[in-house]
Amino acid sequence: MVLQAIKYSRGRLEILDQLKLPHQEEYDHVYSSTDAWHAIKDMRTRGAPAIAIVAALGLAVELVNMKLSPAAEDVTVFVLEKLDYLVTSRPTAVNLADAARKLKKTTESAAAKANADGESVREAYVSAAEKMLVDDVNDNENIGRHGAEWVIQKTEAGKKGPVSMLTHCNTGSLATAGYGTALGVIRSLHAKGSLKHAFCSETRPYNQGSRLTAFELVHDEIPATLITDSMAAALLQLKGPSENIAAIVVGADRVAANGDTANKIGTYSLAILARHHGVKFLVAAPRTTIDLATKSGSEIVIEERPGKEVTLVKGPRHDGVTLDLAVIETVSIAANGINVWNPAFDVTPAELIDGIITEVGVVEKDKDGKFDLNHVFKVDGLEDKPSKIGGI
Ligand SMILES: CSC[C@@H](O)[C@@H](O)C(=O)COP(=O)(O)O
Repeated sequence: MVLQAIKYSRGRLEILDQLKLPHQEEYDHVYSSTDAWHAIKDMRTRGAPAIAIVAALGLAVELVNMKLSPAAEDVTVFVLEKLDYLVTSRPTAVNLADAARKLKKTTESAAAKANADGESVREAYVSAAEKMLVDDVNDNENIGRHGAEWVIQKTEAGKKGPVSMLTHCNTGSLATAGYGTALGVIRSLHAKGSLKHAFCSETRPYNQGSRLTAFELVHDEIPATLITDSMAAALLQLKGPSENIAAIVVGADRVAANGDTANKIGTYSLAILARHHGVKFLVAAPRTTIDLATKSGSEIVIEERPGKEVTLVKGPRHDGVTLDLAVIETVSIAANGINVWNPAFDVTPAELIDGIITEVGVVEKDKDGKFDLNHVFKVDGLEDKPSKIGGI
């Protein structure tokens, strides 16, 4: 059975509450842009592509179910205001701002047509939002395919035989419309029979690795092992050769024009470890995550989240033997009164990244050691021959 974080049909949107995973699979209805804003802010839905899609569809559902003004201008003003509001939910992932910008353009173009009315503007918006859901799954499958081929063909481990991979945070079906980005690469390697083992890091403080990625790996019956974040160096040192670890593959919340990449806190440390141990470090992201307007990582706004996400842990009671799903407890794991710094993301310098896997190919550095990400926006229709893109 395919894991579905987002269930949508016109006028109806449900999201899997990711705060309750892995132990409870409960869907929440999203009736409006306000519901979508809260689901994103509270991280019941999370992951850069999923955030953008839930925001876009939350507003679509609201538009479909509301009493609509017959005037195109009223509907346009409403849509533009709601999109501005949705973008304020979380700042680092660019996919949300990118989706809002594209949806605004669609809405304004529909309103500018002769004979436009409220209904035609609404239809243009809703169709464009629905297309984002479909496109994301296709893009992820292509990312998986390109990434798996690159790992098999371009890494020493890949040339030897089935590879092991380490991933961080959750970039799978739960973080996207389906299949996933970095986890999609692992899925694709597994589907080809080229995956020896997947390792996933816990991803403190919110445990997207141990709760969500581990859940997806178990669900898909992919051979996998969980480590805490602090074990990554030892993993590469002690098991790198015997497990044939080819690469660390991560997702992205925003890739700047020079390739600097904002992703879940802890990503930067993994990139440093990969370089030290001669393991490739790959970023897997759709083009909607590439932000050419942001020149380098220093311009990226890093979201800071409440300290209680570090000091408190929530989950069902476990007495050491049995899990009791009826009792959800919050446990304090830090000294009362301690100050906490909780940046949700960090920025990995492009220098430490070996390849950026997109739906149109894997971007490698040119002979000057720089990524030229402009090319990925010029290859539509040339999916299988990304000539200016390194890789496959
Ligand atoms: C395909 S998801 C890519 C990124 O969004 C992911 O790696 C990540 O950092 C998610 O952070 P989160 O805070 O859980 O939204």
